[in-house]
Amino acid sequence: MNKIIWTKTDEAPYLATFALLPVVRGFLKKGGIEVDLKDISLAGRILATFPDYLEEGQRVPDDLKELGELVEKKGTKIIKLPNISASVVQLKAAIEELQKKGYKVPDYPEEPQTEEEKKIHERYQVCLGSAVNPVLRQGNSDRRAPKALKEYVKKNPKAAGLPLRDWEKDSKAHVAHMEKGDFFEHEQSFTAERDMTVRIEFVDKNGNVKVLKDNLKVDEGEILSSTYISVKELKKYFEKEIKDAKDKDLLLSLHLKATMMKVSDPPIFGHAVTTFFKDVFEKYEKEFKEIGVNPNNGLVDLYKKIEKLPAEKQEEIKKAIEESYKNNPDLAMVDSDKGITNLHAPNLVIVDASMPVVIREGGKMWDKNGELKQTKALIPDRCYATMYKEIVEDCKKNGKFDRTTIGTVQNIGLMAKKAEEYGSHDKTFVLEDDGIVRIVDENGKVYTEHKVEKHDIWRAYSAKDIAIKDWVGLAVHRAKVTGFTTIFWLDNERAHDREVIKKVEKYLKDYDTEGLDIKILKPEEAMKETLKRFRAGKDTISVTGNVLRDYLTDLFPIIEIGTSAKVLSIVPLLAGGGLFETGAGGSAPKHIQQFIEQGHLRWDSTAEFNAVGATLEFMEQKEGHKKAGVMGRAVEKAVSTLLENEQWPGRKVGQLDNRGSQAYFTLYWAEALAEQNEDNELKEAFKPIAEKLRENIDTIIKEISESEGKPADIDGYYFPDEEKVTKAMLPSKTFVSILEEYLGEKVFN
Ligand SMILES: NC(=O)C1=CN([C@@H]2O[C@H](COP(=O)(O)OP(=O)(O)OC[C@H]3O[C@@H](n4cnc5c(N)ncnc54)[C@H](OP(=O)(O)O)[C@@H]3O)[C@@H](O)[C@H]2O)C=CC1
Ligand SMILES: O=C(O)CCC(=O)C(=O)O
Ligand SMILES: [Mg+2]
Repeated sequence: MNKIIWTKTDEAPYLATFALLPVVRGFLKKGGIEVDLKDISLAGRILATFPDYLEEGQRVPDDLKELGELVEKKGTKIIKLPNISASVVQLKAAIEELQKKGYKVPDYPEEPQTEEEKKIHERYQVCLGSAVNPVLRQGNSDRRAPKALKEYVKKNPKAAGLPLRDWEKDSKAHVAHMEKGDFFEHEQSFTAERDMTVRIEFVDKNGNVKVLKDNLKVDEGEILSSTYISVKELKKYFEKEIKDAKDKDLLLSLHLKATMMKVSDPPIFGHAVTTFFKDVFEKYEKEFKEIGVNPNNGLVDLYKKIEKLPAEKQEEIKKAIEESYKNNPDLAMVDSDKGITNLHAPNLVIVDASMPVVIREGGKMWDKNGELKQTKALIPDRCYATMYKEIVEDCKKNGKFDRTTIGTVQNIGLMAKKAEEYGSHDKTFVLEDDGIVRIVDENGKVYTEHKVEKHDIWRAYSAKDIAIKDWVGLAVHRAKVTGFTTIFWLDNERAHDREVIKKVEKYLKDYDTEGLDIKILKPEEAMKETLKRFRAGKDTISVTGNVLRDYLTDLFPIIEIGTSAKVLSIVPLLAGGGLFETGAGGSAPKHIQQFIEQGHLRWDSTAEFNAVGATLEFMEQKEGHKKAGVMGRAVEKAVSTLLENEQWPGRKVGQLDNRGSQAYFTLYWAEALAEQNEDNELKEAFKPIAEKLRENIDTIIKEISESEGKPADIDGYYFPDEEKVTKAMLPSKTFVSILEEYLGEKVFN
């Protein structure tokens, strides 16, 4: 019970852990709480998946599997830092790094031919895309900007970092979605009337039946839905919009979620690549086939693969690509200095994080010259594009948001039991031929049926009754606690949502909702209503499905407080435990790159601090752990002090970085514990620590800043040398000696 699990992840939050974990461990030990570390990093996942390829000393336990079992148990508390949801490109890079370091894990066979390759391919699926979150997220989600921070930013909008830019008069920026043939149009849905087992079948033109998925268990009351996107229509849409962007001189951008939607979105991305570079792909069809160019992996992969061709041919293809750029609209850039475009890799532009930036920048993205330019944002599917369209149109009409007056938008998201599209990977198929896809039960009864064409992308997804019931309860709870207007974003034009609405209406009756303002609106209407309130300084709770949870919890925090990294992200697990996610953002790859080059880590760990606070509060409330409560309140106080003193990390060398900010946090946490009067034992224990830290804080900060401005040697990216990371993240000898002496943490062996 008195144990918290901390997760080892990737990139910037992984680095930050090396400075923070010894502090958290050392502090909590004094309150009788243990902290255990579990590895869910991409490299760790790969090693755990292939023990048979490794030498004995290289093998690691499958921590994710263990965590997957623990989340089903009552007392489990996990602090989950963001981890990489790997694209194929990232997976291959991680494999290569491990191999170079002597770990003989197999290559990833992109197009497996032999039986052995097929097996390896299959095994690697647990490392690809969003492989961790769906396992751990066995509860619904409660995400919001912390109150103290929101209040602070209202008074000091500079604290939000990058400002919101003005929208030009008559801005042509807009969201373009498909008008037909998308997932939205084809959705079918039903609620199971009994526990049953269904299968997904494909019937070809000659009536031959192939089972795509067998033995799919469906619970009574579960909503099962299916749909497909017509690739013919998708390509027509890309063609039309690419031309329109060229005609209107708009910057073309594509916003997908190829990481989380690892089966459906890479091919959608691939179709954008082949449509944009149509001439190139048509002209070199034969060569590309031979060398295995896969457009789903973007231009990076294309450039790499053509290295197999003779130099002359390579040049010819590169020229053809250049020619294609000229004939097409400008592409949104990810890094204009390095010439990396939106179409270089499928994981570079991720819709939840990229669209808020479009809003922040006044409807613009960066072009090849590093200038901001109005963009046509392509978001193909209408299930989720329309609400972005609404906010863009609202900004064009009413101008940018004012951080000093806007309200807050919190979110309660349906996430438990792999809810909705985010749980669809194992039920998503790219069709190999024309035919019919249908869901059939044990008795041959057909529940959904779609006529599809070759290459169309079909998927099924579900929402369990128990998850929806819990989600409605959580929404009502938050509505009561806050008194905010609470809006369920559900679309009565979607078959799936119509089934969800029935349940919401049913379960709302279980509660006394007298005096609460709860309504159900479809996404664009919900956005309209929310924005009206938002601009008027009123607060709102958005209650959404899993995808909108993801999108809105980046969107509103980025507008309100400048980042989703500081969001409080709590997942009360259905089994009674708690998963405390740190922020709603990702793992900031740019930050680790800057750290390696300049020794400055601009990652802000406030979300990690807040997650520690929330976990301790949970332990007090749910488990009666008094000391945890005291320590949690001290965390809250420390975070407020950090904020008041503006001691968050700056972007550049010479400014305070993650390590400095963490050192201040440690000091304030110790001081808050030394000053409180709820628990004398803790007070006495922390007095000398607080004094020692206070005495030495200037030296500590100085020692940290002296380590900056030069490359940090951590020997790796996905699988760095941990001794080196420890040294790099704890460069202050003074700080380390306090950790060792006063907190009993052995930092270096
Ligand atoms: N829960 C999870 O595990 C999640 C994981 N991911 C994964 O993260 C990776 C990167 O995703 P991406 O979409 O680029 O999003 P990120 O959130 O990692 O980065 C977007 C930008 O937000 C800013 N930012 C994010 N977090 C912080 C922080 N703590 N402190 C300061 N600034 C911050 C940075 O801006 P700047 O560079 O301007 O400083 C950063 O470049 C992907 O591999 C993705 O799969 C993504 C979302 C959630
Ligand atoms: O799991 C992922 O790939 C990303 C999750 C995410 O973006 C979120 O939960 O906000
Ligand atoms: Mg997200």
